[in-house]
Amino acid sequence: MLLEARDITKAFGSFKAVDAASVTLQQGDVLGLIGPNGAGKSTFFNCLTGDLALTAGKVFLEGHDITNRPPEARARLGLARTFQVPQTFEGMTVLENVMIGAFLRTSHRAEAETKARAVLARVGMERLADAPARSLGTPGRKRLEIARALATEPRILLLDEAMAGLTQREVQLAIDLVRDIHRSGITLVIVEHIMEVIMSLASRVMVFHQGREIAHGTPQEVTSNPAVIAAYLGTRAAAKVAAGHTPIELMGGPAT
Ligand SMILES: Nc1ncnc2c1ncn2[C@@H]1O[C@H](COP(=O)(O)OP(=O)(O)OP(=O)(O)O)[C@@H](O)[C@H]1O
Repeated sequence: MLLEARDITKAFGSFKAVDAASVTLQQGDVLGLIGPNGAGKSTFFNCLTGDLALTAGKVFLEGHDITNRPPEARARLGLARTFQVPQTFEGMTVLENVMIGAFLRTSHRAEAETKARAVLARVGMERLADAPARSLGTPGRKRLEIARALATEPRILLLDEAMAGLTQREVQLAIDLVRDIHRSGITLVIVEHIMEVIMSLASRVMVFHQGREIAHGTPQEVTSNPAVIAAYLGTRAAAKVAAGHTPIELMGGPAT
């Protein structure tokens, strides 16, 4: 087993944003984390990356307890992440931004540059290498965020709403990129509101509601689960599903 989160609880004061959630990740998985706004997805995700300290529970990477390891140490062990709001260094070029990721594995500037250029080619941004990061729009920033994470040479990549704010066409291109990344052998965890992304990419989906896991299964299984539909849309919509509407259509995904 590559990654295991066991009984993760994260409380803010007396409020449990995540309440005893567990998940396992095998090499090659694409795990989708979904749920309505405020369900606890980002909090759970940040517990996996080490950006939040747990109230209770444990995180294991290949059987080693990493619960108390900071994000940098986890990155060195092969766990990389992107941020919902891209953490771009505005005053630097695109290439320099990606080199920051590469410097995790090397202290030599020339080697970091070579690696960063290779990653930029891989994500289709080589022509933008010398552009200032501040000149990028949303799709470019989201892609740059992925490039910087790839430059750390991860085994697991955690994507936090990497496609939010993109047009339909840009989402398609981003799905292609993520599929490529997966094919290269990287295991993925994806937090995403766009159901099309989850349906296209995830092999397994974990559904959060009010800090708890309410369903787990294939995309098809969870999106036709009445508890999931009710959590997203309320019981009235769940009744519509029962009356024959397709659940994905009701969740805002592609009409099937
Ligand atoms: N630092 C914090 N302090 C207090 N409460 C917080 C904090 N971070 C998150 N919460 C609360 O925890 C709950 C879960 O938030 P979280 O951001 O994990 O949900 P989410 O499923 O990612 O939602 P969204 O899809 O809107 O990003 C929410 O009620 C949120 O207000």
